Amino acid sequence: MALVAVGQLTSTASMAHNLRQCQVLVTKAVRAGARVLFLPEAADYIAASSEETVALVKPASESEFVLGLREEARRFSLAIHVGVHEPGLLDARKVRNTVLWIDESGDIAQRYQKIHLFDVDIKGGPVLKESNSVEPGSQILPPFDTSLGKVASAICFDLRFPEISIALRRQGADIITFPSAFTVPTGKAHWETLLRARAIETQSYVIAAAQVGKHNEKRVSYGHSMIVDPWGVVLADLGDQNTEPEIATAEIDHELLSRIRREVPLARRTDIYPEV
Ligand SMILES: O=C(O)CNC(=O)[C@H](CS)NC(=O)CCC(=O)C(=O)O
Repeated sequence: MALVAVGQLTSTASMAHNLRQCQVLVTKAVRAGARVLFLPEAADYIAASSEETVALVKPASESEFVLGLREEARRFSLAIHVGVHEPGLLDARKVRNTVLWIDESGDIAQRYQKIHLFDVDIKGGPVLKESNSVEPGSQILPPFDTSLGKVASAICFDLRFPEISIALRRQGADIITFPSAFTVPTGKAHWETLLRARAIETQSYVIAAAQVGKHNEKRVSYGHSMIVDPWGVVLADLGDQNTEPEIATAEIDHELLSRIRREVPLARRTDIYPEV
């Protein structure tokens, strides 16, 4: 068994402020005895416009936010999974929406770049065009070995595309993570259902750290950071509290993973539909 923590915060456009909030989450995770801390999408900053998103970006090697978290990871031998922005690779006027696995030595060991971008225009709800400022990723990151087992990363809106989760499971994932910043209306309608569906259909743990509360005059996030077990049981839910950065923890149980996969084998009929 291994204890993991999800951390919930309200990132603003100030990287220094957001780093301090994440340092509080690190302290709480270490006190709780967690082996890994999962932080939300865009933990480094949430800006009020596409222009500001692009203006604030720094390479990980120069980002006070990333360097600060790497230092925390090393100091406490705590692995940290965190969503950040990085400069575009193909288009310098855009950023990448990435998640980093910072290992117990403080090194960036894995990186995934969000492949599905959130371009929506919901009547009476949010209008967001992520592709204005973000360059989409073009590959799935194969699940990687950690002290928790095989971890797989996807980001926020990727949650709505079951193919990526099914592919990650086929590639060996035990835990699928969705660092997120869900909007309030879509969160209310879909968040828990989607997370539980991904956990049930992949028979894997789903860990989803989420942004919460008001980031600026235009953006509010739903919160409800969750840990779901491979049977679909919600082990932790941080709700919409945002008075201070908060964590929730749960145990990763490999016996439960093997038992569920053994008891209910999901043998796919790839002779009838394509394998993903
Ligand atoms: O803007 C940033 O800097 C960080 N990125 C985000 O917050 C992204 C793009 S706007 N949010 C989502 O994908 C929400 C998805 C969602 O709410 C849903 O699928 O319903």
